[in-house]
Amino acid sequence: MTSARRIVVKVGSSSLTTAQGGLDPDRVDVLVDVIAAKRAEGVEVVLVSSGAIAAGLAPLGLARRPRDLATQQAAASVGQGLLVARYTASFARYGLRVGQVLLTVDDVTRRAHYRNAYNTLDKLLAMGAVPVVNENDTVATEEIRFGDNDRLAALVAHVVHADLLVLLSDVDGLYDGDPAKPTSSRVPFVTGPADLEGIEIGKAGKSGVGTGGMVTKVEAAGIATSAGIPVVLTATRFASDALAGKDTGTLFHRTGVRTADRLLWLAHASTARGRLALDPGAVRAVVERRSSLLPAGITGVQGGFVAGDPVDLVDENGHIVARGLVNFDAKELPGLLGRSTRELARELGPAYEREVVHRDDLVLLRR
Ligand SMILES: Nc1ncnc2c1ncn2[C@@H]1O[C@H](COP(=O)(O)OP(=O)(O)O)[C@@H](O)[C@H]1O
Ligand SMILES: N[C@@H](CCC(=O)OP(=O)(O)O)C(=O)O
Repeated sequence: MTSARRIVVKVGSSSLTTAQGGLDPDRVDVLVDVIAAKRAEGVEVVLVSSGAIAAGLAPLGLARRPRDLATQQAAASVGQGLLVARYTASFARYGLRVGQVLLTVDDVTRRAHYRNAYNTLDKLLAMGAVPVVNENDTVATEEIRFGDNDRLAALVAHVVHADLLVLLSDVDGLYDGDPAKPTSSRVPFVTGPADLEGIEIGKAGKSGVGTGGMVTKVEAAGIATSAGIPVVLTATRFASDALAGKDTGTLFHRTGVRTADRLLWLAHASTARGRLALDPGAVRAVVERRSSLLPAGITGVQGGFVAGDPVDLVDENGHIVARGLVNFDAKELPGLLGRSTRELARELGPAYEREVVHRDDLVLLRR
């Protein structure tokens, strides 16, 4: 914890707002104090901050978080400006600049965007600024939203090669039951999925401004730790103690090593735009031999995807075995199925010799 040189800190809406709703400038300042102290030690910090929707409620005369997407987006649009203005003023107390970075799912699912996000964040850090990341709520539609910043933060931690992810919330860690009950106690560390067995992982609490609750935090911890990044989950008021290595919150130990950049997002962040049904030979080729998927082994196509989109590969029972980036539009594929690439190249031209999904663009899914 104390040796981390580049960290991603994610803060939830519930830690930034007042009981009446609306941004709480004092709570923002307390968080900024902690981050500025880290920066003074030479640690690079990327802040993933929720709170745009919550911050936009009161200015738009809304009493509570709206259910429909358009009103949420309107609130986020008003609130994001206020949120970043608040961070800008607060970091300025320490002479630090803030850089707003709004990301959509595509920014960590498309290869060129992923690199672009890395370059921007890395440059901001190199120039001494504090990147403040949020989901680009105003342009994201239902099907291309992350919806929760916990998973976004885990992916950002991977994008920037962070060596620690800190998830700050209104609760001081993962509890083995409802944290509001006196019988529940804090889980100090999680070394792997087995430690989560029997734990009641619930939705967001009564504050009403958070979204994912503990479910998305544990998911985010799974994404980061499987990619070699340890995670601390604690209350915002204990952020300073946690970063000083004190026993507060829940520490999720790393369970894996860093994977190839592009594959992590493919497994965790992408929404499949369609399905390709594979015959048993193609399943074996893809799963056991890690081969590319060729038209000959595909028996069916579903969805309206275009070349470059993520698609699920399913076996003859409809179970998803892998996810990959497809090289053809959905409407091109039916005419190619079951045929060899050589035959297709002879008949239709060399462009049709390509794999339907290249092995480098495939990730196996265990479900
Ligand atoms: N097992 C659990 N341990 C801790 N908190 C839990 C658990 N199950 C559900 N929760 C709830 O999750 C809430 C945190 O999620 P959320 O409100 O989405 O936070 P944030 O806005 O900080 O992202 C806690 O306030 C708590 O009520
Ligand atoms: N992007 C949304 C936040 C979504 C979200 O994950 O919220 P939270 O559960 O409070 O971290 C916003 O800024 O309001």
